[in-house]
This record gives sequence, C-alpha cells and structure tokens, in this order.
Amino acid sequence: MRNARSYFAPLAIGAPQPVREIPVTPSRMIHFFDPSNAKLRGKVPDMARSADVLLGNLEDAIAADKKEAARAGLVEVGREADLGGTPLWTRINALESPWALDDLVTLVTEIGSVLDVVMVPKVEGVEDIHYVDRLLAQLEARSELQRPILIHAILETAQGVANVEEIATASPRMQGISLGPADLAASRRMKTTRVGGGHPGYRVIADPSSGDARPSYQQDLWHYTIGRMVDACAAAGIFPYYGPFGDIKDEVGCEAQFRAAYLMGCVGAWSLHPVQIGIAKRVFSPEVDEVRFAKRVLEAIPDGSGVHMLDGKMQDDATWKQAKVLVDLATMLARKDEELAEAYGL
Ligand SMILES: CC(=O)SCCNC(=O)CCNC(=O)[C@H](O)C(C)(C)COP(=O)(O)OP(=O)(O)OC[C@H]1O[C@@H](n2cnc3c(N)ncnc32)[C@H](O)[C@@H]1OP(=O)(O)O
Ligand SMILES: O=CC(=O)O
Ligand SMILES: [Mg+2]
Repeated sequence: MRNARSYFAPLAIGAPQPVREIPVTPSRMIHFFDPSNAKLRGKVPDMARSADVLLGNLEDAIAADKKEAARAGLVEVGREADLGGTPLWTRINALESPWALDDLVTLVTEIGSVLDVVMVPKVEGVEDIHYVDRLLAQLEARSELQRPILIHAILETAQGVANVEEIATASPRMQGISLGPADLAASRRMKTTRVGGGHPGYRVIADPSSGDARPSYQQDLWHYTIGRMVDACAAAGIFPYYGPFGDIKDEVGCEAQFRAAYLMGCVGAWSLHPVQIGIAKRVFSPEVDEVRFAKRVLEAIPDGSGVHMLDGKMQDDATWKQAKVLVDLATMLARKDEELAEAYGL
C-alpha cells in the first residue's frame, strides 16, 4: 500500500501524473457492445451519439474464440470511429485469464490516447488494482501518453465485497465501481439464475392476524451490496454504478432496479441493449420537479444556513446540501442535453 506522501506519484518513470479529481461527466449508462461484431462496429458513431459512455467488452459474453477479434475490433474502433467526444471504455478479461495481459498491452499501446477507463472484472482486493495500476503506468510511459487511463472495478466476488473500501482507495486511478450481480450471485452461492433485479422468493411477510390474508412484499436482493458500494465510493471520491440487468424484455423491472440504485446514490448503470439506454437516461437524470424544487431551496437559503419553511417543508443546512447534489447533477447533464437544460430551466 502506498503511503500518503507517495499516493499521487507516477508508478513508472515517464508515466503521466495521476489525477487529483475524477472527471465528472455524464455516465448515466455505460453502453456495452461486442467489438468483434463488424455490424456493431459500424454502428459505433450512432451508439456514441445516444450513450454517455461506450464500452468495448472483451470479457464475459465474448466467446473464447472471439477474444482476439474483439480486441482487434476495439483497436479499429479506437483508431477510426467518430465518437464525437463520448468517452471510450473497455472491460478487459479477468486478470487470471490468458487474455488480460495482451488486452492491456495492446489497447494501451495502440489506442491508449483515446481510452478513458479500463474496467477490471472480478476484483478481489487491492492487489488486483495495484497490478493494473503499475502495468498501466509502464505502458503509458512506453506510449508517451499525456494523461492517465483510469480504472473501474467490478464488485462481483464475495471477497471483493469484503474488501470494497480498500479497493475504492487502492489507486488515484480509481474512477468508480459497478455492481456485478451475476458473478456475485455465483460467488456467494445465491440461488438465482437472473442477471440483477429482484426475485419473487425474496420477500417479507406480515404477521398472521385472524381471517386476513398476510400481505407480503418483494425485497431488493442487492440493497446491502449497493449500500456498501455507494458508501465506499462516496468516501473515496469516486463513482458507484448499478451493473447489468439481464432481462432485456422486462423494461419495467429494469427501470425499477435502476431507480432504486439511483436513489441510493449510484450515478449510472450498464446498458446491454439499445432499449436500456433510454431507461438509464430517464432514471439517472433527476426529475424536473425535484430539480426545480431544489433550485428554490438554494435560492431561498443563499448562504446554506439556518432554518426555513418552503411549501410546508422544513429546510436547513442538510436539505441545502441535498438540493445542491441535485442541482449540480442537473447542471452537469444540462451541458450535454439541451432538452434537459430547458426542462430544468438551467
Ligand atoms: C453479466 C455480464 O457480464 S453483462 C455484460 C456482458 N453482456 C453483454 O455485453 C451483452 C450485450 N448485449 C448483447 O449481446 C445483445 O443485446 C443481446 C444478446 C443481449 C440481445 O441481442 P439480440 O437478440 O440481437 O437483440 P435484438 O434482436 O433485440 O436486437 C435489436 C437490434 O439491436 C442491436 N443490438 C443489440 N444489442 C446491442 C448493443 N449492446 N449495442 C448496440 N446494438 C445492439 C442488434 O444488433 C439489433 O440490430 P439490427 O436490428 O440492426 O439487427
Ligand atoms: O459482470 C457482471 C456480472 O453481473 O457478473
Ligand atoms: Mg461478471
């Protein structure tokens, strides 16, 4: 573990200086595509126009015999596609796999200058981040890159969850963490075949009372993990994301799961299919009425102190900070989206 004095020192001679602040840009959805698929590569400019972040996936969902084609396809995208300023991320293969080393070496040396973030799957602890951190620094130095590539960890093993606070602060490159509910379910031996979302069997039931049916409510299987992840990220100054929702046809279920994550503090989710881009955009952009109310709170309490009443609701220093979170997010999104800017009055 680096000490406080050396935390921001480059890990290789000639590597760029690590960033002090993680860039705050729209990332309501990290849109996954398979770069081995030539037809999808042709759609990259369209995808980049509709998604906040585009991610070339090299790991799970890419068959073993397509791994090299996916890596080469992503290099082609990085070199040739017009992304119009949309950040390009990748998810490399797991560090234990035969492909991870070549993923990093090839991508950083070939397209490092246009690659913003490397998503690392199945992170178990700080040692995984430290390995990628040092290797990235060496490769950045070799390629004479001027800015560091950031790291995003997927929280998808029981050990990773046990170490989530240390993972979040393992390197100044840490951009954020995503929940990986499919692998995490397997790692924990949870009894589900779903990729994220709820389960009808996970519920609380009311006590029996004579003659009445006992109401029962489905609970969120991911609440605990999202809570841990959000706190670890907020404490470290990095960003938490809900990961994949695999039931593509269940748009209502997807929206509900994304909204629960948004309300708990996540800034975005993965979109696996174009239909989920719209869902994430809707959910992770604050509601117009909330933003307009939050603006009124900030206007009513210019110095953010004291106690005030607004529409019968108590406002004080804490609600001022809540309002600031919403207005700051809305302002950042409004810079990218004219429709939102108009709706928010920003
Ligand atoms: C647990 C995890 O690790 S999750 C992360 C790994 N998984 C992934 O990355 C999956 C990414 N998504 C996909 O592979 C696909 O969306 C699937 C397999 C889920 C569904 O694919 P399909 O059955 O082809 O979906 P569907 O028929 O609705 O596709 C409609 C159109 O959207 C396109 N499309 C589907 N997914 C995507 C995508 N992620 N990005 C862009 N376009 C897409 C299809 O190519 C198709 O285009 P066309 O009309 O020009 O032929
Ligand atoms: O990689 C994602 C997951 O849910 O597993
Ligand atoms: Mg996974």
